Amino acid sequence: MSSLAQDVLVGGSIVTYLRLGGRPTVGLLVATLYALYRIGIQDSDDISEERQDQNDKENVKALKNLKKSTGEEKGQKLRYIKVNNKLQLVRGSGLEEEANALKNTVAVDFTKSFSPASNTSNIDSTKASGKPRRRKGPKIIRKQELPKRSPRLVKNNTNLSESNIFIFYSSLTGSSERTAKYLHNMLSINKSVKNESRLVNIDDDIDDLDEYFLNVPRDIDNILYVMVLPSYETDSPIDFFLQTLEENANDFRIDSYPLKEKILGYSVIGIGDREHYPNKFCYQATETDKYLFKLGARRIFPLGKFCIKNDKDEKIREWCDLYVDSLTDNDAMILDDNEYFEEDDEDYDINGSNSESENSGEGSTLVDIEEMGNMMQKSNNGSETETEVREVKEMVAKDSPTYKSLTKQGYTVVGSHSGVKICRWTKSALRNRGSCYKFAFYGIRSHLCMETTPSLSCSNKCVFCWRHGTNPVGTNWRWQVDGPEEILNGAMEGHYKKIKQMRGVPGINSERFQEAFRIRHCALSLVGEPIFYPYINEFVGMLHEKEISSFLVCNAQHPEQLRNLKKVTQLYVSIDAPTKTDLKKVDRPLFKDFWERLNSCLDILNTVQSHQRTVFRLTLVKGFNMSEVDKYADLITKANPSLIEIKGATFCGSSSGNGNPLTMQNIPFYEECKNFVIALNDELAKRNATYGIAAEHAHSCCILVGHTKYKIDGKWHTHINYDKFFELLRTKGDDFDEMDYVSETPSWAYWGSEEAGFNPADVKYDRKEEKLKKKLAREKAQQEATLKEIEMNAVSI
Ligand SMILES: Cc1cc2nc3c(=O)[nH]c(=O)nc-3n(C[C@H](O)[C@H](O)[C@H](O)COP(=O)(O)O)c2cc1C
Ligand code: SF4
Repeated sequence: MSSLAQDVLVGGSIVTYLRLGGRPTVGLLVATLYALYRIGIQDSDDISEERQDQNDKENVKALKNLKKSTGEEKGQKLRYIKVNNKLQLVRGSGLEEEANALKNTVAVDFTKSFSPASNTSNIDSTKASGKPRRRKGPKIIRKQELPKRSPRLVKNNTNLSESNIFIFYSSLTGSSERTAKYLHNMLSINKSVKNESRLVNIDDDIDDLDEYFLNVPRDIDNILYVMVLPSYETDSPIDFFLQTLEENANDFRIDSYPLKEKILGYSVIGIGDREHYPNKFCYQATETDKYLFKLGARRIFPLGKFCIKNDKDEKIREWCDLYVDSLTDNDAMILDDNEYFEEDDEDYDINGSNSESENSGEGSTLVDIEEMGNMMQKSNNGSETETEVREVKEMVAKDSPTYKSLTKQGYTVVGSHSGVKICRWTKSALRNRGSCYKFAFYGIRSHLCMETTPSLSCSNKCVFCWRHGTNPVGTNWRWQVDGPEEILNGAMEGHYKKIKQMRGVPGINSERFQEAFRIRHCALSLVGEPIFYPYINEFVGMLHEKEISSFLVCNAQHPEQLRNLKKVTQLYVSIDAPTKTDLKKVDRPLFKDFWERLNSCLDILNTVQSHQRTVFRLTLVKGFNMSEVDKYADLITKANPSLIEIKGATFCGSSSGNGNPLTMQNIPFYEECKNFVIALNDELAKRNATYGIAAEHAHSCCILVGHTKYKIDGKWHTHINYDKFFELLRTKGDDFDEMDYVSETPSWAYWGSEEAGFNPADVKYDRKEEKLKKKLAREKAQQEATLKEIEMNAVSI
């Protein structure tokens, strides 16, 4: 704008303002500016370099304003670059952004938007058969919607077994084709699968990929996709396929999630070669999985990646079998949303709406009423009539608030007094993100571990208990008793159901997912007091019959039951405080003679149960039980346990409602736990008790002290040889010793090791960092969407 025009505009504005007021002035200004702008466009060919520079300055000003209005001052860089002698708004500063800007220029210019993108030139867009693919038609442009995905647990409304399955494959040397055909065959012979699946060769049978991966075949309902894809680091037809998915996923003109609700779900099988391409193993299948998710489709089964060299066909078959199996199972499942899973990892509710139908306990067998204590009075004629049986209450009745509270917290209540819940480490291990400290200390693989209890009731109300005071309490068994078989079957069913629900969660390792359907360990520790259950020995016996190891935790309040306990793989006793006064404060026991009971239990460990592999568990709570280390040492020498686990308490929230008095101030730092352990070790040494600090799992704030008999030839042997344990049970009954089934501790678990107990084979996952990354990505996406909308609006003006 010339200085004369500026003067006229300023003068005119002042006069208008004085005579007519603010609004007409603004109107005049806008109209004048617009007129000048139009003139500028018409004359643009004649604009001199000087005037162009002047325009650029104006644009830079506008850019600054835009930055402010979009709140991007501190975020990405916004700038203009020249494209065809016109300024374009771009983000970023590098060449890549510049290239993208050029692409974006095409994108907003609809007349050119259907020319092939420049970077596709090296991609072969002909089909493998040599026929050209149909060129892409105009894409449907809708108003950009910002992602509003609320993660939730969904119950399939449609029976997946009635779906229409498309098995897409691409294959150069035949292995993926064979796999696709195998799956096709498996689906055909399964009577529960109603419709014949369709085999589609992506390279030969599809003219326009958008017909399937942007739109979907019309007149076909309930579609499921299975992709069977090899990976080639060299050029291959899969490049074009991936290119299409990528473009569709990133093309802002396309509806945000074009496949959402158009198909029921998808799954991907990758075939590759891990040996020769370790860093690119099945990378194209992984990309496909990612893009289908970005396109809004729901992953209904974990990505399977199979090595053509090392994985036997058996693994592929297992995947296919489980897949087919999952089609006939309509359990609620978790929608694949990372945010949800990671934020609420600790205590999210995977039980959700279907908990009502789970483990209804119908058909519960009342196996014995003798154990039910004084509540059960036999009738005069000595027979057990139905009326009497009904008089005995259920510990957790289905219509009780306790039941609702427990199921809401993610427990499956089994029968009337047992529970199962998938622990966060099991979920973590299924995603390759590390196992719990028991993997480092004893070799328990978390994805093979079931956490359960046959008694939800407990005789303590410990301050650090994460059940939030929701479970029943009592000093004697006064409820109905469910049979051990029923409990075990119910618990396993509940556990597997929850594993299945994980199938849509991103990052699930398919191999581990498959393995998880064979429980190998049982942690009897969930809530309540397992040893309280009258048939605990029978229950443990059944676990062992199935070659499931048993880790039983008890609270040292039931000496009789402890005395009568038969062989378990590892027997824990929780020692929550070293003195009577502190124990009362920490455990809030119901028994009046709680201290005597604890001491009896210690004696039993050192006598009757000395053949067991015994563990003291200390949970450290600052301000409650971290002083008087010497007193702990006294208790340890009394019981002579094999191992001592010392763990910092975890904060599980406090609320006045549940009477939990802990705050974050009570949670010790790892350094404080370490100092405690060093002091304890010194105290033990003073008493000539032969212990040493064996292992640590810094991530869980947990340290293991071991009896030096576990240090064989200078090496710790705190791991368990599980096969040997079961073999001994078979051959010797209960007649063997704790040292008969030890195994060497890996060096990465050693106290003071660099890995500090983190298995190097797992992927370290920094939840906070990941969350931050995701937040930034989300903000970036939102900013981009806003900017695109601004740009589009500007073009349409
Ligand atoms: C040239 C070439 C490149 C390959 N690149 C990869 C690769 O990057 N990642 C991978 O996991 N496998 C790679 N493979 C292995 C193939 O994916 C594997 O052989 C697969 O079974 C081929 O599937 P198909 O028989 O269905 O074509 C490559 C194989 C060849 C011959
Ligand atoms: S041992 Fe406990 S924490 Fe570890 S996986 Fe099993 S249930 Fe989870």
